[in-house]
Amino acid sequence: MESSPVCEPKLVLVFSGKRKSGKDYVTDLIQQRLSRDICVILRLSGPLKDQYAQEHSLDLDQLLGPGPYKEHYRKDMILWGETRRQQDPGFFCRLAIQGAKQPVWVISDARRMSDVNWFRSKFPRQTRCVRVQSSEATRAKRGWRFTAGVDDAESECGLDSNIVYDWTITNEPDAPSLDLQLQPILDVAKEASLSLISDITDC
Ligand SMILES: Nc1ncnc2c1ncn2[C@@H]1O[C@H](COP(=O)(O)OP(=O)(O)OP(=O)(O)O)[C@@H](O)[C@H]1O
Ligand SMILES: C[C@@](O)(CCOP(=O)(O)O)CC(=O)O
Repeated sequence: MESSPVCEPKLVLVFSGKRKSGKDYVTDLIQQRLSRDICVILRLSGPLKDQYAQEHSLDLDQLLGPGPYKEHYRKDMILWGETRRQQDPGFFCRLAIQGAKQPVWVISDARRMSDVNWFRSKFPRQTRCVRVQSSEATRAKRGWRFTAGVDDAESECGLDSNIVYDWTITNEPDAPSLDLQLQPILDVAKEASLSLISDITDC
């Protein structure tokens, strides 16, 4: 399958981070600061969960939410998704970007080098990588418990090393405020979304 997006983005922010590091929280904040007209959040796990829920008659809303429901199915969802990715590493990336029209794309949940490589190869000039980092103690307060087969597997560790991040956000109560840490990213996003001179295809 090879489908191209309707519009080329001006900036693609690819976020990764461990479970309960706050990827959704941080990327939601970015969207709030930029507005929904400028920034869209795209989840690679969105089409995965959608298809998995249908095949297993599960509650999609709960799989998409932050609660314990999805944790019950996580290990099996990972294996299910990996089978698809082995056949086609860009499978969920392509589905996730379908119909995205905003100039700034925030990919909230990259987990594997193949995800990063896919965006880097499709959008080499626009792609930037961002890591969200939290201590295990903070993640535990948000509901994280170590799970063998999940926290020691590629889904959680695939982007721990061998990647240079453009920005790292420390999502801890005693860290500088998220607004302060996100300012350089927001500045780049605002500049990219406003840029009139562009050598890429506009909508
Ligand atoms: N800075 C913060 N202040 C307050 N609550 C936070 C903060 N960061 C994260 N949380 C809360 O912690 C929980 C986990 O955060 P979130 O869902 O964003 O993590 P995640 O990295 O997307 O996790 P997962 O990979 O499991 O989806 C959520 O309930 C979220 O509201
Ligand atoms: C199955 C999986 O997509 C679940 C992701 O869920 P979440 O981003 O933690 O809400 C993880 C994976 O693809 O390895």
